[in-house]
Amino acid sequence: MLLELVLLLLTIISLMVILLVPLADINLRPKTIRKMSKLPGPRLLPLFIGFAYKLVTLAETEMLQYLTSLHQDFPRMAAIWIIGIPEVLLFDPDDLEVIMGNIQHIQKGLEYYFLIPWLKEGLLLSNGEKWHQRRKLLTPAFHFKILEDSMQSLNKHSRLLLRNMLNRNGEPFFAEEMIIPCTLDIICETAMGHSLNSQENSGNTDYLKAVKSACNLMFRRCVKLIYGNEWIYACTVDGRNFHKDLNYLHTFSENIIRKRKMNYLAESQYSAEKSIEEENFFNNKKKKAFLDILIETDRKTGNTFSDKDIREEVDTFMFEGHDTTSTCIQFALYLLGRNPHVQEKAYEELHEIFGDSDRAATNKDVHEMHYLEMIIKETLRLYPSVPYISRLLTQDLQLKDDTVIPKGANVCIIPFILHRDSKYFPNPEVFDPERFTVDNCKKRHPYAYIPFSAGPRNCIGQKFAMMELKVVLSTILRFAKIESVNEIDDTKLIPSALLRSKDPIQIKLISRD
Ligand code: HEM
Repeated sequence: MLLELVLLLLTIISLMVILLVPLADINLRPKTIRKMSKLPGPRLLPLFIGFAYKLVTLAETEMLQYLTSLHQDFPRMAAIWIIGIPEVLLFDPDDLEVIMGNIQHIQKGLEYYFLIPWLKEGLLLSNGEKWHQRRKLLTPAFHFKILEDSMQSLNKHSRLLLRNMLNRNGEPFFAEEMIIPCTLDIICETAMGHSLNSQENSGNTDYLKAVKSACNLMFRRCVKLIYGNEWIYACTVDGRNFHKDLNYLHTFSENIIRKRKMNYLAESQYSAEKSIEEENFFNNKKKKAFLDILIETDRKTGNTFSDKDIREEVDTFMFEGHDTTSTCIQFALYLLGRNPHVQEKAYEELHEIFGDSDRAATNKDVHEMHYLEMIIKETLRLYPSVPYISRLLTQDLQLKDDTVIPKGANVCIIPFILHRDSKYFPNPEVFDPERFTVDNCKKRHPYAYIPFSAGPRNCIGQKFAMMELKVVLSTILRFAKIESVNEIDDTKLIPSALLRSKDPIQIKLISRD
């Protein structure tokens, strides 16, 4: 009976292998197997199956606990096989420094596969020379002078969010329902120069719906192994809906790009006499969206970007730039609601900056929000919006000692686990913004805290994200008290492309008037 069960299991798993894993990703070369066998790791089913049975049998909420237990058993690294793919989980900041700090190891891992249909080869997913070129061209778009231009938009949308939250008159609400429209409005205005107005309900709610639906379908796809196969996925209701959403989203971006390009050309013709060639981005009074900067860069560099290239980048910023910040705002509000003494200290800092005035936040104010910044950093420590990062090795990785991780291995870095390592963060489960005083940060390993990743492939939008988080959170804290309604159980967190809580966060807002 037992033998039959084992055979049945093996047959099911073999079928899965055939259906799920593109042959190109399987790496069973003797050299790889030999090098992998020297690395520490759990004893799992034979290597062709390896960790796959865990992926199938564990509930999505059990994944982080299982990975945490691997870290406890193998504090430095755990080498595993997933249906023929070598995978190495790295936990030690010294090792992370070697891989993340090295420009040779920037190839994205296999987990990013599901994002390709949406983001194509935008900055997040591109590799090699294409990534180098794009990163260089896009970096000026995140210059602080350009970011300062976004303050007006950040203030406007934060105020609308506050108004909507206060309109609930102290009744509980799901934080996500209010915050996603806000962060989406912000990124749409700053990335595309287009006002969605989804917070006011007068705008394009179809776009909001399509983004939400595409994100949810993608997250579901990450945790349903069988959906990994393109053919199978295309035949499912999820696959068809995903395709429909992407069509809508791509067409939406294309239309905006076309209009912005026409406007840009018309304007540049008009100001040609004013020697536009000498015009400097930063001296120009007109506010520029990231999209305008791409169009301008394209013109100045002799058509480096096709419309398709521009769309990839705009879609990438739209995706990376709204759900990451929304996740962080939700968890920050939750933690503030549960820690009234921290909330009060943040309020006092803001009162010192603004006094009793209800004026909008300026760039200077944002720089003075030191304690709020510590709260945001501590939130991203406990609940990093991006819970794991991975790299596919295109060459052997030699660590500081003699350890070698073989070419072809998928290396997985898990900020969620790293940030809860008691060696670097004593009492890791406790929310304590003081961990992020300047002195405390100096004492810590630079790769022990990496919510925005680290090294050359870090988050290009992190300064913008911090600005946005500060403006949104300070606007709420200045005018309202936050109460958390439910308790988030850390054992119910889901590590999909972004960190999710199975039980959505519910809060209440009480006006300070
Ligand atoms: C709390 C907010 C945010 C967090 C925690 C965050 C985190 C990250 C992380 C961990 C990565 C590296 C991913 C990887 O290597 O797989 C990344 C990359 C990236 N992020 Fe962010 N991000 C945030 C906000 C933003 C915003 C607001 C934007 C755009 C406006 C943005 C744009 C990007 C882009 C384009 C990349 C790819 C960079 C590259 O590969 O060169 N992010 N982000």
